[in-house]
Amino acid sequence: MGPGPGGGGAVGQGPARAAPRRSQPGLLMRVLIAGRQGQVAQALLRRLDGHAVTALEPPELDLTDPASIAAAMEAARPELVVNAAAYTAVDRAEDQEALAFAVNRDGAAHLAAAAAAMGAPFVHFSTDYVFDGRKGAPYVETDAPSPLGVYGRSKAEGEAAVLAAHPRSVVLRTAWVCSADGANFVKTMLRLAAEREELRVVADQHGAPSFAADLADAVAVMAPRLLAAPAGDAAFGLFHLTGSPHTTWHGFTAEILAQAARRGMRVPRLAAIATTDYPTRAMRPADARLDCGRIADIHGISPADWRLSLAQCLDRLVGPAKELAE
Ligand SMILES: NC(=O)C1=CN([C@@H]2O[C@H](COP(=O)(O)OP(=O)(O)OC[C@H]3O[C@@H](n4cnc5c(N)ncnc54)[C@H](OP(=O)(O)O)[C@@H]3O)[C@@H](O)[C@H]2O)C=CC1
Ligand SMILES: Cc1cn([C@H]2C[C@H](O)[C@@H](COP(=O)(O)OP(=O)(O)O[C@H]3O[C@@H](C)C(=O)[C@@H](O)[C@H]3O)O2)c(=O)[nH]c1=O
Ligand SMILES: [Mg+2]
Repeated sequence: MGPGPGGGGAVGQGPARAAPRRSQPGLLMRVLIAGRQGQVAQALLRRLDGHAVTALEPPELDLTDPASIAAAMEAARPELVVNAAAYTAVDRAEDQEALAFAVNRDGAAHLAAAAAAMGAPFVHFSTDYVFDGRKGAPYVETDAPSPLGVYGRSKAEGEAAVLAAHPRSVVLRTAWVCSADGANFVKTMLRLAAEREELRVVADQHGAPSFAADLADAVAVMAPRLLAAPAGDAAFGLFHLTGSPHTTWHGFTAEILAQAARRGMRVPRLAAIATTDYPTRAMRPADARLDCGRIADIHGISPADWRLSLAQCLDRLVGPAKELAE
């Protein structure tokens, strides 16, 4: 776990102390979240309940509209800014390159610069899709991005732009984000499971699911230190964080179906297929497993077991498991 109230106490007279009307770390923070209905935004709203949180979406805060960013920052005067907004439609991005870059690169950079101007640390999210998946081992933060598609390229350039715009930024690179809110793979599989006799899912793309609630926990744990730490502190920079253990989309689906069945859902057969049997507009990395050692070393945050987080997600989406309910 990260340091408690007053953590990072060695900071002393660092620039963070100069910010106006700072609330006491660990007690109450003024937080501005870009994005409101998305998975991570919703999880953050839940996790930061009790703090002074403003979560905004277009038109109040549109990442493609710098004037809306300036107005939202001025109204909220946040001590911490979190960017939970993004263009996340992987296939559609291939045909909407300008919009994907306007949101994921330029919008993220504008928000980071606005946070820097206000003296507020900045948390941003990125993706395993910045990698081509050809390394053959889990990626570490020092591995160079080499995205296969427009979404991954826009996110890779967004990471770099954010870190260049604001030295007190954290970029959390995660993967396969799911939750009971918003659109995601779990919800797609539950919908298809109710409609079909058989699901066919790729078994040759490796990675790890990450539940939005676990990402929100990580932000909440890091926040007190980020508020206190000066530029150059190891608390800032690029960090990998996914769930554990590694699996494939097929393995993930098998667990979704097994847990859904335990909740009384009738589930279809599941077939393992190859990527070549499931053509998509954008290419996905075959093996974008992320090594999460750095965030454990520096922030004391370990990958959550996604199977437990999935169970909590399905409690909300399907209902309680029968063994427990009866
Ligand atoms: N989803 C995933 O599998 C993964 C996500 N990530 C990253 O995590 C972060 C959060 O993702 P997640 O919560 O899943 O994303 P969602 O797609 O659930 O939510 C993104 C939100 O951003 C909003 N948005 C889109 N364009 C703009 C804009 N111009 N200005 C303001 N808001 C906008 C969307 O609104 P609307 O729906 O109206 O467009 C939506 O509410 C993103 O940075 C994403 O790249 C990383 C790895 C995996
Ligand atoms: C629906 C479906 C998908 N698939 C495959 C397609 C793809 O290779 C894989 C994942 O499916 P999706 O297209 O839903 O997931 P995708 O949109 O690629 O998810 C990605 O979203 C972006 C935002 C990220 O940042 C990534 O980390 C990742 O989570 O599963 C099947 O094999 N069978 C199916 O029935
Ligand atoms: Mg998708």
